[in-house]
Amino acid sequence: MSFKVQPAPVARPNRCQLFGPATRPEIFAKMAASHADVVNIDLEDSVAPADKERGRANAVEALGSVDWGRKTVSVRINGLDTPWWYRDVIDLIEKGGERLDLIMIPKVGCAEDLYAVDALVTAAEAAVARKKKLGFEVIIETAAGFAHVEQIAAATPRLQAMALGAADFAASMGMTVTGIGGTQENYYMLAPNGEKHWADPWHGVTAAIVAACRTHGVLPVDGPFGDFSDPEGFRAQAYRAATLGMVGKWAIHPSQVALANEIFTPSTEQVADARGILAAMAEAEARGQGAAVYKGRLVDLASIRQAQVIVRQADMIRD
Ligand SMILES: CC(=O)SCCNC(=O)CCNC(=O)[C@H](O)C(C)(C)COP(=O)(O)OP(=O)(O)OC[C@H]1O[C@@H](n2cnc3c(N)ncnc32)[C@H](O)[C@@H]1OP(=O)(O)O
Ligand SMILES: O=CC(=O)O
Ligand SMILES: [Mg+2]
Repeated sequence: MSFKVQPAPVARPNRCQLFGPATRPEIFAKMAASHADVVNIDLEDSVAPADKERGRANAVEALGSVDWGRKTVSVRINGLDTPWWYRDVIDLIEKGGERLDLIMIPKVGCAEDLYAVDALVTAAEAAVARKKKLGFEVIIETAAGFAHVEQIAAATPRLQAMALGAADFAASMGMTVTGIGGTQENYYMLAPNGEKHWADPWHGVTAAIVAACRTHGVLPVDGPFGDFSDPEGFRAQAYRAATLGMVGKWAIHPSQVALANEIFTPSTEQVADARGILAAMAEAEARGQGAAVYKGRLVDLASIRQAQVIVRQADMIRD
């Protein structure tokens, strides 16, 4: 390990984030009743420009009137290149009360973007003597966000989570795809026997987000999978993200919530295996050994750290 210790991210479940447009207040209670760990009321891209003020007023109203239970409640504000974002922040803090946990900042391109939002949030919180400090989540969904991902992850202690926004990311990068996440028709390797092997066009940015997040104690999250009529496609994308170290995924339709929860909750077998590794290593340590055999394979001190990832996730969800 480096002399600089990897900080732990905030300890709360973030397996599924359910989104809903702020212009559909009839779904807020359904979002609150869902099994998502986090709910995101959206003021940004699912709200048409002419409806921004109505959406903002709905979000403010819902923060006070809906029983959100123990969920983490987040509102996605508009981007910093729009005329709406500052009023989003001000109204959420001045009129939204204390229930709001996070604001999500889309299309972040550099650390200074977060510096600017932090300054406004800090002043607004002080003005209303807000008791709870707002947390931030960001979306990496532009070429600049990808290029500056590490400085963004380090930008402010308010930052709790960072998600990949596949739709805007594809547009910003000039990718010739229209699907939101998942396998893309023309992204494959051709095997010598002529078979197509599908590859993952989101792999590079996903790994970059995970590395930046893990370096700076931020939760890495996979963003939307647009085709909600394709649960197997969602599942495959979510498994890839989980395998690379992400802790959860967005749901843009209620049917995706159970899928995300299933994939980002360690299975009974995984947890039993992880506990078995820890027990085998404890026995090895008692014998004065740093390596042991568990179910026919080598386990050593690194295996303890791997097993602890799974056990910690399971414990956090159970609590
Ligand atoms: C690329 C990005 O930026 S993604 C993030 C921004 N996008 C969003 O927030 C979009 C979120 N999703 C939605 O707006 C909607 O789910 C849509 C438009 C995709 C589909 O909406 P609908 O046509 O109403 O879906 P559908 O008819 O299948 O809904 C089934 C039920 O789920 C409810 N429902 C639909 N969406 C949601 C939701 N996001 N949260 C909770 N409940 C919902 C419906 O009200 C309906 O309830 P009912 O059975 O009591 O009548
Ligand atoms: O905001 C999300 C995206 O995919 O774009
Ligand atoms: Mg986007």
